[in-house]
Amino acid sequence: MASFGYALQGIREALLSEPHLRFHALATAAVVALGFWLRVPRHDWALLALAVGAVWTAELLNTAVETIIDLVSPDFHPLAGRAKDVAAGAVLLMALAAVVVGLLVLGPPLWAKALALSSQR
Ligand SMILES: Nc1ncnc2c1ncn2[C@@H]1O[C@H](COP(=O)(O)OP(=O)(O)OP(=O)(O)O)[C@@H](O)[C@H]1O
Repeated sequence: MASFGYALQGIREALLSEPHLRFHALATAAVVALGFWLRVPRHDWALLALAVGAVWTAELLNTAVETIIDLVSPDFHPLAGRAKDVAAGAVLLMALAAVVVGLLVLGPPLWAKALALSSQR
């Protein structure tokens, strides 16, 4: 039970220190709101949950990698830079994949909703 508290504390500290994570929080809220508004089916919720969770996981691991590197290599070192760049690359790849999932899942119903709203006018 204590380890659950430490995990929440880690997420809280990462949220306070990383502007990227605050952006992910906003994006997550937007995806959830859109999902409810568009009434996406259950299996689409599963895809969205996996995509959102994977981005958060990649960003938190990236934050952990950066923190460890700042601890063990506060001075400039090419290997430290490479490790940070590789970890950032993992976040970038996962974020791009999540955008693709979001477009595939939310795009068609959003388009249908926009057409329906415009035909009502
Ligand atoms: N100790 C270091 N040695 C060599 N290069 C480093 C070192 N620290 C950072 N860098 C280089 O600077 C870049 C930015 O590092 P920084 O620690 O600011 O991370 P960041 O990408 O700005 O993280 P975030 O914006 O998520 O806080 C790294 O990707 C790396 O290329």
